Amino acid sequence: MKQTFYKYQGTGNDFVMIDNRHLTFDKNDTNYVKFLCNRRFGIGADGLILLERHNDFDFKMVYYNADGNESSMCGNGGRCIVAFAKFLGIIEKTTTFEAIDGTHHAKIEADHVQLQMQNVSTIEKFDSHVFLNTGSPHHVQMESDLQALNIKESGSNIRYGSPYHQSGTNVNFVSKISDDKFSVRTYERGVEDETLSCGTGVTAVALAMNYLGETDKNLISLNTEGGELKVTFKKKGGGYSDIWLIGPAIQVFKGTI
Ligand SMILES: N[C@@H](CCC[C@H](N)C(=O)O)C(=O)O
Repeated sequence: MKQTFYKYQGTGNDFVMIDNRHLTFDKNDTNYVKFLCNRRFGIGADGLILLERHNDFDFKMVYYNADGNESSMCGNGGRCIVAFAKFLGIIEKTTTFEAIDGTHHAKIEADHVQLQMQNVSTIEKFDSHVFLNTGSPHHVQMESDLQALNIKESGSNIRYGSPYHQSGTNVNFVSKISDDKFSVRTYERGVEDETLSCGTGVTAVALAMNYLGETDKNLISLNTEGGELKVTFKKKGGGYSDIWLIGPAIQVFKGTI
């Protein structure tokens, strides 16, 4: 049977998007998801997202990495599925939906999506990096020359190394541009390579930079290889709440495979 799909991207983090409200997609077929995400033999994407019905909220998001496995929260994917829900006529300007890390509120205006992320109460500080979970696990490390880095090699060493090993982490390398602007390059677990942008990653970077005292601003611009994202938050005690990830979410094309 032919599968209808849509392709979306949010600052170059790209997704195969499937309307699964009739539950026709085989969610246990890891190889099929991997094939659809393959850039040479399939459609090509960093991940695949199913939009499903939900009893209490507007819809449910189910996210798979390009390796075919269901994974933790995807921030850019979350912004893209909001644009997809609007395209399908499920929502208008605001929404509440469920993802693997809980419920999310979002707002959409033209191609611009603001997505509320889960509160973060724990940030672990080490000599060379910080670690936090913004829906997905993130290692955040400052670097003086981002462009000189081999992200795939350095990211993979950290992702598979101690203490992360098989369960892994995403790895973000960061350079400070100014008090409210940082450049970020991310190695993504499950893609096992650099992606052009990572939404939970830049969220982690914004909070980590505030936590480390690199900025006292609460509206941060993050330059990724695929464009600019913004993150706003409130700081209370040692934790962060009212966290919003803001940026474009674009439908690229529709197809069948
Ligand atoms: N691209 C994502 C992160 C997706 C999840 C990640 N690969 C993982 O397995 O942790 C984003 O925009 O947040």
